[in-house]
Amino acid sequence: MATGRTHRPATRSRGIPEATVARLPLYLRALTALSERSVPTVSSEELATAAGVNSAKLRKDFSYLGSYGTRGVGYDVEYLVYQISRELGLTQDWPVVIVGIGNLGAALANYGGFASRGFRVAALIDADPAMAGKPVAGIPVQHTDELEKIITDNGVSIGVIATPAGAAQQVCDRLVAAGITSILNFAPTVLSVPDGVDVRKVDLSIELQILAFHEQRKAGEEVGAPEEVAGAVPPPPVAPHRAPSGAPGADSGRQGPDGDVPAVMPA
Ligand SMILES: NC(=O)c1ccc[n+]([C@@H]2O[C@H](COP(=O)([O-])OP(=O)(O)OC[C@H]3O[C@@H](n4cnc5c(N)ncnc54)[C@H](O)[C@@H]3O)[C@@H](O)[C@H]2O)c1
Repeated sequence: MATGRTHRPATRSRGIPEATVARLPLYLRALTALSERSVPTVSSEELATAAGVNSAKLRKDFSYLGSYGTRGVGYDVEYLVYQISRELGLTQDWPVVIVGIGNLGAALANYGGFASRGFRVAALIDADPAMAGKPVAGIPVQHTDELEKIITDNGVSIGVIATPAGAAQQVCDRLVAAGITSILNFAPTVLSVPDGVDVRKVDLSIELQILAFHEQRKAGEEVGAPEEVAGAVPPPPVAPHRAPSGAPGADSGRQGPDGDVPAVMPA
């Protein structure tokens, strides 16, 4: 297996920067909520607040979509939902396979929110022979022996890994060899993939560690800075655990007005 991650250019096709692409789902989530409340139009300020993004950045992002809104009226909610969905490739169905149907894999399979966003769970795969044939979320679990055939038969291009860390690379290699080009990895390990394969990593414990860092800071601020004692040995510096460089919000450290510190980070 070739090593090295996909290094995407800072801009995608049609000149949309990666940072803008990373914010499009935030706009879409806010717009979908407005659409569900039958709100016809929204100003850039209102939408920016709902999405947790700076309004100047929002206007710049939308200019890449060719969407400028109407002065005094704002943006047409339904049209923007369509435009962003189309840009994100959500106007088509994406069959997804989940590998590792334990606590997490079963929870993901049971989550109804994927289908409404165009992601259909096409198959569930696990290495445990005792699970084969057992339904989870109404879908029978299939054994890993069938992995390649399942992917080919279902035309799957997105794989979700929810196996223990020790199995993740091997599962990843098989998924890639079977033709998968996008992987969402929940296992706490860094995956090596060949060029052309995108990996996104979700690690909630990293998010909690960042919150713990800020909690510790806040607690320190409440107590007040300790007075310097002559001759006292200073405590060792504590390295803040930040998002890796390149991750959205990596430089901001905490959720700021731009709201670009999502739980999903590049692997
Ligand atoms: N990213 C996050 O925020 C987050 C949160 C929770 C758990 N996790 C991680 O998700 C993974 C799963 O956690 P869990 O609690 O569901 O574990 P679990 O033990 O309940 O389930 C793991 C499943 O993977 C299966 N499996 C093992 N090796 C396999 C292989 N080679 N091919 C296919 N299936 C295989 C097992 O049979 C089992 O059903 C772990 O790596 C865990 O650390 C991540």
